[in-house]
Amino acid sequence: MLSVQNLSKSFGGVQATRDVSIDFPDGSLTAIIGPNGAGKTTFFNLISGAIRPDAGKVVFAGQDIVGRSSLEVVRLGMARAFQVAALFPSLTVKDAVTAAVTSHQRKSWTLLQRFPLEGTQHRTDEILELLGLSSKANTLSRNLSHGDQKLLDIGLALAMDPKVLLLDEPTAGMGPDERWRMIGKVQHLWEVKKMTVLFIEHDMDIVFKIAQAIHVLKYGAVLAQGTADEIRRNQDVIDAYLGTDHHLAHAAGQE
Ligand SMILES: Nc1ncnc2c1ncn2[C@@H]1O[C@H](COP(=O)(O)OP(=O)(O)OP(=O)(O)O)[C@@H](O)[C@H]1O
Repeated sequence: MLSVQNLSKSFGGVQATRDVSIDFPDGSLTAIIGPNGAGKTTFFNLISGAIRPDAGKVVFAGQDIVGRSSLEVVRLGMARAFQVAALFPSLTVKDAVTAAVTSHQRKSWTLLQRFPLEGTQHRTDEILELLGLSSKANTLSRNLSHGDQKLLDIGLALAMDPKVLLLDEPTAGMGPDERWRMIGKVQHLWEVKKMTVLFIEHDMDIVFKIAQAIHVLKYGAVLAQGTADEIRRNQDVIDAYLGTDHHLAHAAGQE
């Protein structure tokens, strides 16, 4: 279980995270939502070791990981999908994932490119299959669609063999069809890999449709937490979203 306890972080006068405590049970699929500037990305930065909290604990794999480097956190089993596929434009999808698998296994990428190990290939193929990228294995990263680049970003995180996966707005910048395709893939890999997935998402239709638990942040603090049904009827949440463009009222009428 990943457990965040009394986490706080300020940047100068801005308190981005205020005394946040949340438990993420093993194998859960959880959405972190909240208006712009609510502190969602800061929350991910804190739990993944990218920045250090002013106070509080992040208990993962039975230990408080505050103060551990991002790399150590990854080694413990928490990975985050970054927008990195674009950094390897001339690698094919398969080579990019192979490189990530290899680096996680601390083997030499250059050597393996010539003499790939069976285990590495198998793992790479499994990741591509899981994300529906097998048919694009030999496509150069730079020629992928925006959605497929984001899938490759997730693939590079999966190469770290995580128990917990953090996705910061996996559907950002996508049209409606592509969004549902992406979120279908996220749900599929969560079901197949049985890992703990935390995702930040602005699209309430998506959140209400797939998240088992939803935590709403506002001004850095937890405003509400619960199931889709509980959150869509929560007056504090409705108030927090009034006047924003997130169409909570519209999404609340769905399903
Ligand atoms: N490195 C930083 N230095 C100063 N202020 C920061 C820093 N990072 C975040 N903040 C501030 O902390 C607050 C929370 O920001 P954060 O990016 O975590 O919110 P968010 O919920 O992810 O927003 P969005 O939905 O717009 O992505 C904001 O007021 C932001 O300006």
